[in-house]
Amino acid sequence: MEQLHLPAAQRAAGLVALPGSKSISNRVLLLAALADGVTEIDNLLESDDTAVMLDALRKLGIDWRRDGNRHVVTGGGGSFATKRADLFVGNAGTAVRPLTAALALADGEYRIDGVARMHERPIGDLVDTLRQLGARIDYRGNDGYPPLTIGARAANRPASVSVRGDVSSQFLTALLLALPNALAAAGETGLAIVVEGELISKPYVEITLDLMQRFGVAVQRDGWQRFDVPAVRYRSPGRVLVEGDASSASYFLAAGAIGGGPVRVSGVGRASVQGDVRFADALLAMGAQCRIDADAIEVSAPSDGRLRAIDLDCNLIPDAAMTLAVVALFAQGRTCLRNIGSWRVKETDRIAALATELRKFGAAVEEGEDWLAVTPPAALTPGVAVDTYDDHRVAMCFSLASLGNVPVTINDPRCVAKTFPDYFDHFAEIVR
Ligand SMILES: O=C(O)C1=C[C@@H](OP(=O)(O)O)[C@@H](O)[C@H](O)C1
Ligand SMILES: C=C(OP(=O)(O)O)C(=O)O
Repeated sequence: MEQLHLPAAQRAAGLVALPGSKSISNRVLLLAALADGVTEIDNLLESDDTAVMLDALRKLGIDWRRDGNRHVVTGGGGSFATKRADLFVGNAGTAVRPLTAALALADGEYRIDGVARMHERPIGDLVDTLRQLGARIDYRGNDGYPPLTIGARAANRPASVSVRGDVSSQFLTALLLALPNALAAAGETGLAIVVEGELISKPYVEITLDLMQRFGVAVQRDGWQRFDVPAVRYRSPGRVLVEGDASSASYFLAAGAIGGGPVRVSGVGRASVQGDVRFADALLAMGAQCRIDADAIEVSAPSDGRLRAIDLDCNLIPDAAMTLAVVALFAQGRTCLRNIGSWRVKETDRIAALATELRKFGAAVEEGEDWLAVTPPAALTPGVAVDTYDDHRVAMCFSLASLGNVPVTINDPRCVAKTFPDYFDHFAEIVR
């Protein structure tokens, strides 16, 4: 097993230019593939999750090429040239769910699979909705989970469909992304999507709607309950600049709050479409000093040097909230992160993983079905080897523990390649 030994550190300060947002990158790639016209994409994230999307699109007959730092995608004009393909999407939720919807509403024969953990990440609610639309989808392993076989869609024209929103927002996102073109291609009229249950991770649906709009499709909606999707073909906006990744920003901003700062990240700011920029509000509530500029965020430690524990509903920031669990090691009192049930079905069971690893540092940890509470020890245990469960965020957030002036070992550090392959290089540049 590969290990990365992080030296004990006490200070963090510096500037980090963020890589592109994963959520925006994979949405823009699919939209560009579905659209009429050529899309030039700047600052696309280069990581495992985007590599599997690019690879899938190429297998589906979409022409794309790199031109320096730019990716140029020639849209398929609403259909995929390749009618039979076997796709492998690693552990990328932003690839498996939207691609399943797009392919299930197309007219070919496809197979889609991923890594072993993907076989435990739910997709049944999305498949149920696609079946309401006439999709032919079979489970090749366990019901409700990838791998899937997808056949050509049978004619079926309901005026509305329902989808569950309380397991993953990616099911709604997948339908929203795939439907406009599919409805237009089949000569159908618009369709209403009704959300059943309380929609989680809402800001990610905002990202979806914002990007659809940029590709010429406006969805009317009634709160978070009903979305009216028109039958319209996507049009390329020509050029798209991908914002920096707000979830990736969280590790550096937290380092600024723990290690003095200032730490400044560039590429996201006030105008960001990503919900995870609200991570800065959580640090503010813990006493940190934050400045949000148009295209950058800067964080320093509290003026008295003491971070305070918080009790926070984290449903709107599910990814960045993991970082708070490690910041809690440096805050006075008991930090409670609530409404995070979706953590259990992500890259790993993140509530269980964080509880286990935080305890190695001496923290008192309580966990419930959808919450986690952390009370720090008087002093962090030195020399902990953190297991990472093939979860990029577990690896990244525990790097922060080294700022407690303790050496930390990260087991299997390369799992960060899912969204941030050179994360540890950037981290080393800002800590000392
Ligand atoms: O749509 C997206 O880009 C994402 C939605 C969220 O998932 P859930 O909706 O499953 O919480 C988030 O955790 C994931 O990293 C990216
Ligand atoms: C949950 C995550 O990823 P995915 O897009 O695979 O759901 C994540 O990046 O934290």
